[in-house]
Amino acid sequence: MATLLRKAARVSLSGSLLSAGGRPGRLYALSYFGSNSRNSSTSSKVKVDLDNSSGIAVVKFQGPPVNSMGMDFLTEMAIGLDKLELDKNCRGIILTSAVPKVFSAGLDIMDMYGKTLEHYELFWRSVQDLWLKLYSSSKIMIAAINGASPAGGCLMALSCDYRILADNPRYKIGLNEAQLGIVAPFWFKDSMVNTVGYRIAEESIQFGVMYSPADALKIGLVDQVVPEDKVLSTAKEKMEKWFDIPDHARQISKSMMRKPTIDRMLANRETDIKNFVGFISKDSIQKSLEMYMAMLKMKKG
Ligand SMILES: CCCCCCCCCCCCC/C=C/C(=O)SCCNC(=O)CCNC(=O)[C@H](O)C(C)(C)COP(=O)(O)OP(=O)(O)OC[C@H]1O[C@@H](n2cnc3c(N)ncnc32)[C@H](O)[C@@H]1OP(=O)(O)O
Repeated sequence: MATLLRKAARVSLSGSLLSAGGRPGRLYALSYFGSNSRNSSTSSKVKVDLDNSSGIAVVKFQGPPVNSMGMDFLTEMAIGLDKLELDKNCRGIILTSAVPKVFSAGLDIMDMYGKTLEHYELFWRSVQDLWLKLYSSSKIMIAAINGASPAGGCLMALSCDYRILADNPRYKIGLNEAQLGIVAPFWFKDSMVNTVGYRIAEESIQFGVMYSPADALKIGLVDQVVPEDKVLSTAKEKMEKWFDIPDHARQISKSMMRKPTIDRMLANRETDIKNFVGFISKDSIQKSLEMYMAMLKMKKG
């Protein structure tokens, strides 16, 4: 019976929760990998490795020095996720990093500094787009966080269904935007609230707190802290447990939980872009970003 259910589940719902939630899903004309037992695709910033026999895809960020989310990263991630979303052999996705000590440094500050208004608009739409794909994915998403994970890096982890963080006190995680003099947008905030609850999110976002693994576990920002060399294997073991649940039941449940947050973003998407462009192009905000970048460089020297 369990096997039958699993088989039925494999061929059931396809497409992201955006379509499961009653909105027309987008169709992408993408060629697909083939029918080998392992399918890999590597672009410059992201490597996707789907093991057809296990149904697990590992998406590795490989944009040194810090996996910052610039236009290339955003585009490559979006294409990789679209392909996986359409692939019935893929049941779960693990996000992790190939860059030592950093999961992702978040949005590329250079895409928010000294650029045109058109660039800011395109950039922000791409950031929204990636979040929508991650947050609304019908697949099981697990973050295997093997390094520092500030701001947009934390957002990618928050968009997953389960988070495993390496036990290294240097690997801090959190929405630190306020410390840069910028503001976590409402959908970053919603993702945090949905994970840790209102009171903790309220304090966390205002102070821009970066949490150590022990503290992140305590507040529920991550679900497990494991030795660094066990992060990926633990994510794979955990995925097998999620696979015990029939896909259709899990997907509908996920959609039910996430739809209000996704709908809020879709309803406010254009206003959010306007707010971002207006905010980021202010002289005072540009100055804050300039000082922050200088501070990062000074820290090195
Ligand atoms: C009506 C309502 C109005 C409201 C409107 C709201 C609108 C919205 C406002 C804007 C919202 C923006 C949301 C932003 C989200 C973000 O993600 S911002 C990015 C935040 N990220 C960070 O703060 C991380 C900064 N980096 C670090 O802390 C460290 O680099 C690290 C990740 C911990 C790694 O440390 P280490 O290994 O020591 O590397 P470094 O030496 O520090 O860095 C190496 C080089 O990389 C550069 N770099 C680092 N981070 C970034 C980055 N995010 N973008 C671009 N570049 C980055 C760093 O400067 C070094 O460069 P070089 O010196 O040239 O080598």
